[in-house]
This record gives sequence, C-alpha cells and structure tokens, in this order.
Amino acid sequence: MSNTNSRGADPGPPARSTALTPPADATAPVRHPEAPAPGELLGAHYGHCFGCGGEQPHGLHLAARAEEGVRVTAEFTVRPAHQGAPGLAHGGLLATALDETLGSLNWLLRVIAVTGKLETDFVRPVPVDTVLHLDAEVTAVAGRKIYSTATGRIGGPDGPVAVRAAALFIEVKVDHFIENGRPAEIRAAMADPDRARRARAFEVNP
Ligand SMILES: CCCCC/C=C\C/C=C\C/C=C\C/C=C\CCCC(=O)SCCNC(=O)CCNC(=O)[C@H](O)C(C)(C)COP(=O)(O)OP(=O)(O)OC[C@H]1O[C@@H](n2cnc3c(N)ncnc32)[C@H](O)[C@@H]1OP(=O)(O)O
Repeated sequence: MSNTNSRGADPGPPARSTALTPPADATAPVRHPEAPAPGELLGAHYGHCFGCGGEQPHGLHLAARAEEGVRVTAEFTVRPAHQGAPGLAHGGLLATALDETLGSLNWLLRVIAVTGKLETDFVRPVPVDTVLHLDAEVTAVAGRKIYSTATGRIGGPDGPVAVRAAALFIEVKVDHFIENGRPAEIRAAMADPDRARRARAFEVNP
C-alpha cells in the first residue's frame, strides 16, 4: 500500500481509533495523598495558558475544582467572543474547554502530562451566555498513559449534556517543555514567583 495521499504527501500516522480504550492491564487511578482537597480550586498551571491562565487576556480563565477521587468540575460561561455560528459557541472552543478541564485532572495524580488524543462529541448547540458545567474524571492508567472522560452540561450540573469528551494524556518529564518550548517563555516560567505553579512544573516530575 502506498504511503502517500492523493496529493502525494505523506499522510502521517494512521488514526488510532481504538486508542481511547484502556488496555486490559490498565489500573484504576490513584489520587495523590497531597492532592488538593475536594472543593479546592486547582489554580492555573501556567499564567499565560489559554485555558486557565490569569495573565492571558484572550483566555478562557477556567478554574477547575477538585472533587472526590480523581475528578474535577468547572464552570465555563460562553462569551460573545467564543461564537462560531451566530449566537452559538464554536466547537473548537468547547473542545479547548474540555481539554483544559481534562488536563487539570493530572494534577490530582501529581503527574505532568500532555494531550495525546482528544475525541469530542458535540451533542447539542451551546448558546452564548450559557454556563457550561464541566465534569471530568480519570478512568484508568496504563504506564504513562492516562485515560479520562468529561461531560459539559447546559445550565446546571444535572442539565442536558451538550458536549462529551474522551482523552488520552501521556505523562512527560519537565524536559518536554524545556526542550520544546521557546527559551524566552521557558526562562520566564522558571522565574515564576508563584511557588505552587513552579512546584507543579518542576518538583513533581523532575
Ligand atoms: C520549564 C517550564 C515548564 C513550564 C511548564 C508549565 C506547566 C507544566 C505543568 C502541567 C501542564 C502540562 C500540560 C498542559 C496542561 C493542560 C493544557 C491542556 C493539555 C494540552 O493541550 S497539552 C498540548 C497538546 N499536546 C501536545 O502538544 C502533545 C504533542 N505530542 C508529543 O509531544 C508526543 O507525541 C507525546 C509526548 C504525546 C508522546 O511522545 P513520546 O515519544 O513521549 O511517547 P510515545 O510516542 O512512545 O508514546 C507513549 C505511549 O502513548 C501512546 N500515544 C502517544 N501519542 C498517542 C496518540 N496521539 N494517540 C494514541 N496513543 C498515543 C503511544 O502509542 C505509546 O503507547 P505504548 O506505550 O502502549 O506503546
């Protein structure tokens, strides 16, 4: 079989459609003993993060809250700047809110991890001014692979489901950021006066 697409370009690796199903040897996630207590806000992992950073004027400013187990919740208000169609949220934006919420779960395990795969079901349209109630949990862990799912409900924690996601995060060392990030931003992050954020980046998984 040819390894090129119709334009002759390398199509890249094949889609991994089964990748979001944990393997048979996966285990249940273990909440870290020093994870934030249920009800506590997790805080931003990086001030300029588009999803959670307080210093990011264009960002979503998502504030995830720890729950029991390896689970978080967050509320996200859809703003006029988030539109795709008139008066409706852009799907990619909703996927970003899900990605960020899912990403914050890894802090309850005390690992740093990046999104490898994110699958999103858009179940119903989400109007501007909607408060989306996000609820995410880690379902299984297999080596460096962390499997998680999330839902976003309209109007309340028991409201109708508007979006659903399943994700695979891959645990990385802090070197992932040092080797791949831009030096100026890396230096600034290393000098972050916020002790909790530095700890999250450097002490967890040095
Ligand atoms: C110094 C300053 C540092 C400041 C840092 C600040 C804060 C840090 C703290 C926490 C924050 C961390 C992240 C941000 C959190 C939330 C934001 C939302 C999350 C994101 O938005 S984050 C950005 C988007 N994300 C990426 O930018 C990833 C790009 N990517 C890569 O960097 C590599 O691709 C990587 C590392 C993923 C893997 O590379 P690798 O070489 O380490 O590992 P390898 O390929 O061997 O995969 C190992 C096993 O995972 C399986 N696997 C891998 N990828 C898969 C896929 N896509 N689908 C299915 N399975 C997959 C393999 O099949 C194998 O499985 P098996 O072991 O069974 O064979």
